[in-house]
Amino acid sequence: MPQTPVSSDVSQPTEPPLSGFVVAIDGPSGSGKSSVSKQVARTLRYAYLDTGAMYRALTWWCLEQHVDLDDAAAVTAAAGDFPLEIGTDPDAAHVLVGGVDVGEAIRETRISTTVSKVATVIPVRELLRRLQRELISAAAAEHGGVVVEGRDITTVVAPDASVRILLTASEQARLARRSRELHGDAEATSVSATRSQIVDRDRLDSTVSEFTVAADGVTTVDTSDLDFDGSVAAVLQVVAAART
Ligand SMILES: Nc1ncnc2c1ncn2[C@@H]1O[C@H](COP(=O)(O)OP(=O)(O)O)[C@@H](O)[C@H]1O
Ligand SMILES: Nc1ccn([C@H]2C[C@H](O)[C@@H](COP(=O)(O)OP(=O)(O)O)O2)c(=O)n1
Repeated sequence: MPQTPVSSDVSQPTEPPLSGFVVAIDGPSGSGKSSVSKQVARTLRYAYLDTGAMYRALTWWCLEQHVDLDDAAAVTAAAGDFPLEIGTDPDAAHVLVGGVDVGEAIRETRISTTVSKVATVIPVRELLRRLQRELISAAAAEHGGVVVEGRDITTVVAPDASVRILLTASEQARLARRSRELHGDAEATSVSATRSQIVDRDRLDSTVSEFTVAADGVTTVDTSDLDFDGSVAAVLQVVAAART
């Protein structure tokens, strides 16, 4: 896995352009980014990259290494020595850290409630941005295209993507979806318990990324009143329009 040193030198020569067809999708928690992006990738036979999983895996690695998540320098050092291996097959996504399969562990509440501490460390974001661009280019070259989702893909990681989409949904819809996902039938009574995993985390994350308002050239797809299939169709429509 490529490791890149952290640098604050913004006057470096420009990096290579992305290769292949890249669909960049950003949005807040519960908007449907992961599930919709994965299905869009399957439909188009493209690769799929979940950048949120990378931040989650780094958080797992920090906890594993007993790194104090409030110590930005220590978190940055851990990011510079991050043995990540992430797959880009939408049907067989795998996330390994130091050879350990962390696919399930990174979805645990202890990660969901602490990942923003890692994701708001600016040098960490620069490290992961570079790694993500390498992964995007490699996956797009191999599969002809890639769908990549996160919070800063349309604006920072891949502003040169072929298609850029902001996937949104009302706070109420996002809370209900995540609550249903986490608590099944107890959905109606668990919305308040889910709120901190959604609203509070988005508030913290939005201090380093803009994912509530579409940047210039980014198409907004509001899924508040769409079901899952309708959301996938809406995204595919934007992609099709960009290819004609
Ligand atoms: N348009 C939709 N309508 C209803 N449920 C949806 C829709 N899009 C996604 N979901 C469901 O909502 C939950 C959260 O979606 P997810 O893709 O994890 O969102 P995100 O990656 O943006 O946090 C999942 O259980 C997913 O199946
Ligand atoms: N490109 C990205 C992707 C995710 N993040 C952060 C924001 C989130 O708190 C975590 C986890 O992202 P993830 O997409 O898995 O979050 P959700 O549970 O789908 O809301 O990582 C980020 O800062 N930049």
